[in-house]
Amino acid sequence: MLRDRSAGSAQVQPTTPLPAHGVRFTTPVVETPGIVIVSRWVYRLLRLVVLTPVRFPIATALLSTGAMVVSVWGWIPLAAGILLAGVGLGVWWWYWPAVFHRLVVLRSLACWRWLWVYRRHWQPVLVVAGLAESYQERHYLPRIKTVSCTAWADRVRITLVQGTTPRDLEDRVTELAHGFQAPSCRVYTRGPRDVVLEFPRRDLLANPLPARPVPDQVDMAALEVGLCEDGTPWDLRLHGTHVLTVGVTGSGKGSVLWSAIRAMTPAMVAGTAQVWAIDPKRMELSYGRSLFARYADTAEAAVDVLEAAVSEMHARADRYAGIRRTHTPTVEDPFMLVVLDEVAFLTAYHPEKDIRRRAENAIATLTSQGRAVGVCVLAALQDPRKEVMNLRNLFPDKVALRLDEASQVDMVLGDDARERGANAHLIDPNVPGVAFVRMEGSPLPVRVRAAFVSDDDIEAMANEYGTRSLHPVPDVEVA
Ligand SMILES: Nc1ncnc2c1ncn2[C@@H]1O[C@H](COP(=O)(O)OP(=O)(O)OP(=O)(O)O)[C@@H](O)[C@H]1O
Repeated sequence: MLRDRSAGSAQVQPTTPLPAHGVRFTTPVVETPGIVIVSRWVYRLLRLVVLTPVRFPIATALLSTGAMVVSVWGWIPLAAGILLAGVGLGVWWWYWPAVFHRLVVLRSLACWRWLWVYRRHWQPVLVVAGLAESYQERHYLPRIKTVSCTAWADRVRITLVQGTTPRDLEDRVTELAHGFQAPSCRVYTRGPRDVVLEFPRRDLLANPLPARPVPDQVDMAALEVGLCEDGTPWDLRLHGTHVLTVGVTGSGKGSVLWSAIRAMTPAMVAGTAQVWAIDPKRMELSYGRSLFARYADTAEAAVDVLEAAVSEMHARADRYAGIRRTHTPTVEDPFMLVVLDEVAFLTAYHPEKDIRRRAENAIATLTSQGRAVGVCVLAALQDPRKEVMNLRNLFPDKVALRLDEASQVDMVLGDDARERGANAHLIDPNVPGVAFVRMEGSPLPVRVRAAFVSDDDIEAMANEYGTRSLHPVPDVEVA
């Protein structure tokens, strides 16, 4: 055996085929002839010369006229022409500033932003963000069609690469926003492969917003409570829905509650709306106590108020049954807003099981049946986990202020909210009142900031509109 020359070697049958190496076909490397490279450069140059006047007709006309004036008459007429044009623009700006801003300032800015920001950084940002598509060893990027500017944002209209969707961009809005140094990025779909990326140039929500003026007319489906990141008012719907406001301590939940109450004060004075307030902390709502039709600051009283709201809701449902299907606020049947600060105190933290059970039952009944009869629950909560608040899915609308953890974002705003840019866990603690919401009809979360209703504002409201004196009602009617 030891003399066997093959001892110790692998016992391989002579007929066993060797482990097969798959046959790999690779693209042969062919050296590009110099003439092809030169022709390509010449073609690009010609294309630039032909297309520049078409793409930038005004700039081309001005430059060629200037060059012609210099070559025929010299520099002095050119300087005189520039001075004259400057005076003309100044007069235009003085007399028609809005038109001048739109046609001259914003268009010039758009040209500059196209050249300096988007064209220059487009390829690196999109490649690093993972938005470059590869096919047969070539990279394909969405193509910029136009860049335009509004007073607050850049709108970059692009053509998508075939086979990609706007959703691919929506999943990368954070990377795009940081890549182009914008506070955020929103994606709008105009048509097949036709998409607009909107980058705010500055953060309109960086400074605190003073309390919104009390409106003359109240629309319960669109109460102005703050500002959206695009500069439009943030209108909060209360009639026909329920709203859950979630945020860590100090995130500004009070400003959402108070802005909503402030926006509906004329209706409260007219008697077509009532606020029933539950304030376990006795700090948030107690200041404006005289504005509320009902007020409770202890657990027992809070549960009584909630059960009274349930009774009122059932009474209305009995009266409406078979007669009408929707609620219109009237003095007889006012819109009822049940404001619940720190709802977890009643549903999770209270030591008495009976209180927790009764509170949960009442809130579940109100949120599941109250919409059609004009009852809305506006609740505030610090911790959105199921153990603390297992009723959160009964609130159709949610506001995510600053949150503790990334995982809480999807708990509040629904699956994929964080992927679509709702980084509520990254909101700066120095900007209380900033939140993410999902607006009706759009899956994209929008960044908003609630107006800050100060103690002085609340005191002034209470003095001017205190409804308890106008429409006195007993503190609590137990069901
Ligand atoms: N919309 C806002 N704009 C500017 N500052 C705000 C805004 N909202 C709140 N603040 C500031 O942040 C502080 C904390 O706000 P607030 O009490 O509303 O937070 P909260 O989320 O209700 O906290 P807690 O749960 O502890 O009551 C306020 O005293 C105020 O100074």
